[in-house]
Formats: sequence, structure tokens, C-alpha cells
Amino acid sequence: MKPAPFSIRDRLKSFQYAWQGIVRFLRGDHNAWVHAVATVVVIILASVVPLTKTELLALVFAVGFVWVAEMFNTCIERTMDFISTEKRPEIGLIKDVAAGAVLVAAITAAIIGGIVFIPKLISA
Ligand SMILES: Nc1ncnc2c1ncn2[C@@H]1O[C@H](COP(=O)(O)OP(=O)(O)OP(=O)(O)O)[C@@H](O)[C@H]1O
Repeated sequence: MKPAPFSIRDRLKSFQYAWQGIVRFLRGDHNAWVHAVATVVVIILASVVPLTKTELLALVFAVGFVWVAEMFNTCIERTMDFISTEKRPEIGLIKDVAAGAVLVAAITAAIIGGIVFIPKLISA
């Protein structure tokens, strides 16, 4: 199939759909609210504790990493629920692995946050 010609209007529409996806995720996913609280805590700490550019980059990356993991997890959960509402061990496995990925991301972010903030808060 021949790809459609490049169109700025279509690219802007895609951006609009993606933005809509973020808004729908924030409105509809309770885990998003937990991440929002954690993100606000990181922003508050980052604005009161002096940070190097590298530390700031590590924190931004860690926070984004968790949000991306949670959004993909939500997509996988919703896809599974759409495919079948029956209890199936295969679906349970897929959902648990996807949730496990979020946990890995969250633990990684917590370790990064601990490495950056704990020494500074102790010496403050
Ligand atoms: N259709 C299914 N078949 C088998 N096991 C399922 C199914 N749906 C969910 N489970 C399992 O039940 C448990 C809870 O699933 P659920 O989707 O409610 O997770 P949750 O993290 O509590 O959801 P949410 O992110 O919406 O709060 C998980 O172990 C999951 O793997």
C-alpha cells in the first residue's frame, strides 16, 4: 500500500490524539493519580534542593520512565479486558508481567531519587 502524502494537518491531528490519550489516561486511571502525587513530590524536592544538571536529567528520565511504563500497562490491561472478560490464566500472566514492569520502573525511579536526594537531605 502506498503511504499517504505527508501532511502537516495530519501530523497535528496525530499530536492532538496523543494529547487526548494523555488526558484520558490522567482522568481514568487511579494509578496515574499516585504517579502524579509522586511527580509533584519530586518537583517540590528538586526545587528546594540544589541539583547538578546530571542529577536533574536522571530525575526527569526516572519520572518519565514510570509514566511511560504505567501508560503501556494501562493499554495492555485494557486490551486484555477488551479481548475477554473471562478469567483466563494467560490473561492473568500478561497483566501480572505488565504490572511487574511498572514495579521495576518505580523501584528504579525510587533508587535514583534516593541516590540523588538522600545525601543532600542528610547533609542539609
Ligand atoms: N481476565 C483475567 N483472567 C485471569 N486473571 C485476571 C484477569 N483479569 C485480572 N486478572 C488478575 O487479577 C489480578 C487483579 O487484576 P486487575 O486487572 O484488577 O489488576 P489491578 O492492578 O488491581 O488493576 P487496576 O490497575 O485497574 O487497579 C491480577 O493478578 C490479574 O493478573
